[in-house]
Amino acid sequence: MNDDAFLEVSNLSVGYGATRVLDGLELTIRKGEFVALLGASGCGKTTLLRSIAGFVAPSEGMVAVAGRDVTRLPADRRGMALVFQSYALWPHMSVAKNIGYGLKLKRLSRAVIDRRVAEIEALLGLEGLGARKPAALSGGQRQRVALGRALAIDPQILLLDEPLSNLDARIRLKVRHEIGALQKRLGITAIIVTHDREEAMAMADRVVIMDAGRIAQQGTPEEVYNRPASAFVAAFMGAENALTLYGRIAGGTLWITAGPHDAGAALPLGGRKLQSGPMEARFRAEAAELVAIDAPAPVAGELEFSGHIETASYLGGAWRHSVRVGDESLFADAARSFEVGAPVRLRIPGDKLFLFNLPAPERGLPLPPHVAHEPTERLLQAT
Ligand SMILES: Nc1ncnc2c1ncn2[C@@H]1O[C@H](COP(=O)(O)OP(=O)(O)OP(=O)(O)O)[C@@H](O)[C@H]1O
Repeated sequence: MNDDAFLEVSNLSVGYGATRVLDGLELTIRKGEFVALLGASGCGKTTLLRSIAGFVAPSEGMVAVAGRDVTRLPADRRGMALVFQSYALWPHMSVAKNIGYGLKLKRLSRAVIDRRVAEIEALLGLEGLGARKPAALSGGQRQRVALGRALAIDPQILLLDEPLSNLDARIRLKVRHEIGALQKRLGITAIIVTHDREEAMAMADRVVIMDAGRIAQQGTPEEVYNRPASAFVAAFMGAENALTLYGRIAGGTLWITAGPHDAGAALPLGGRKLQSGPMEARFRAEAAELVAIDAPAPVAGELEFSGHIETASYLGGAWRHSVRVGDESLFADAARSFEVGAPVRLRIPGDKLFLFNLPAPERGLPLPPHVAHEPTERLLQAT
């Protein structure tokens, strides 16, 4: 066992019938850590959470807690509690009975249950609501009762399956903060499943980004946001603008070859691990700058494209523009709005550009439009 590991998932494979959903997955979580499983719908987040909880049996691999193999243990003997997206409260039971439900199953005495329920109600700000039925609670209160029921049994690991998705946007922000603060206060190890990037980043110490049953990248919110390891992660973390560029590496500089709508650029290579050749470039709308077509030339280290405004919409704080650059539509934010149809330049500082090598093109296959002016032989030699 890894010294730091509290929850250890090794070589975990899970399938439903012939469909393999998780494929040799490895994940280690420290005691007291809050981890978010983030990914698109269907990538296997819930399956992983339910395998850890003991509700789904893996075809291969192991789940261990504090060095003990729990893979074959039933869910109620793993020291874990799962909060469901739907809350799954008993509608006919009061708040107090719902919170005490797990304790009753453990056959604890009435006095012990009452004391623990009162503690949990105080912890979650549910005092005075103990006699109410779930139907007489707000969404946020129901969510807290579900959380209370999970915490009442004093689990070692708290598992949260999209716990905020039934709440409206404003309450969501509040409850997100409450759960984060509570997790830190209790020092409990927790895993949350979400497809909301901001939620994952705001709540978790570590974000695990999943793609088709595998971990695409994991790291602190700052790492996965600012240093995405692949074009997939960059796109998932909001760098939705994509371009194909040709770059040549020489002496610590990345020379971007001029294209039909840009003059190329010389960018510091920084820590990027790139080879000369065609690249996928990704950037966020808020990383770009829009300037009038007659604005002075960009400073060194910026890449600039010319295009025209397709649409402009106010998002609050900034205007988001769709800019037509050749065959591509790119999004860029600006403090003011540009008129639809106006010719503009779209600038991206080199350090805001995420770049990933594309496979070298096969001889004879057409190159993407932005790099079509590079002879194929040169591309092949360079890579
Ligand atoms: N009980 C099941 N039987 C068959 N296939 C299933 C079952 N549960 C999930 N799947 C399939 O397994 C894949 C992963 O599902 P899972 O619920 O783990 O994804 P997810 O990332 O949590 O998605 P979402 O964000 O939509 O909840 C999906 O293709 C889904 O259709």
